[in-house]
Amino acid sequence: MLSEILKKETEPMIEAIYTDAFIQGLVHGDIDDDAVMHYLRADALYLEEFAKLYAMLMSKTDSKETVRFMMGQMTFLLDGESEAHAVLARAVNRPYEDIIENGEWYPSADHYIKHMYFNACTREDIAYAISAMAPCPYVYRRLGQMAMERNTFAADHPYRKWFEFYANDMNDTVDVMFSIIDDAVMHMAEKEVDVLKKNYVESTEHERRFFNMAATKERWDGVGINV
Ligand SMILES: Cc1ncc(CO)c(N)n1
Repeated sequence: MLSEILKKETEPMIEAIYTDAFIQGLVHGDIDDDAVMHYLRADALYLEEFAKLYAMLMSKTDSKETVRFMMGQMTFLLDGESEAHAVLARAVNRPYEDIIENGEWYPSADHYIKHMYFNACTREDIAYAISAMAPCPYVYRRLGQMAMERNTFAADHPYRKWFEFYANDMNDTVDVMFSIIDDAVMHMAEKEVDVLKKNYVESTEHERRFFNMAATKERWDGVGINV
């Protein structure tokens, strides 16, 4: 199945994300507070757009089951994955609402969000957008699993609950997204399947860039802002 190929082919990329600065900073509990806050500012906006993408896709499917899934996801997302975000806000000891005020789509987040919107806007088959959205829960579940397998976190480790959340709470989302992709492949030509694959692999790289964006506190360089 395509989903099994996607998981296998992107595992080295997720391994690279795990060893990059942001996740290693969470594992060792020594990440810069500003990097965590940069991540939260970007991620709060990212999750809002993810919810809006589901709203767009709902109108493109005849499956009541898929609509129910998307409605459930929107509720979950509009709460901003509050549990995971609350762990990070607690770790930097700042009120969450204060942290995420004045966030913006920093360059790497902007590119990721627009990659998903491009597929949602230009394709009738929801599988194109879902293939660009599926790395979101899958990459985080793998990162959570890797962290829990490879480390023994003390009960009071500031980021243990972040890893636990993603290791345990993403199964339904991952399974439904991959089933949509695998079902779509049954009626697609090879060239169309290649687009699904490319969308998925690119979004896995967008996940890596998103974490690096936070680790480097990436911003627009300001050129042309005032034209
Ligand atoms: C950028 C990004 N990808 C995936 C997740 C997991 O939902 C998240 N919160 N943010």
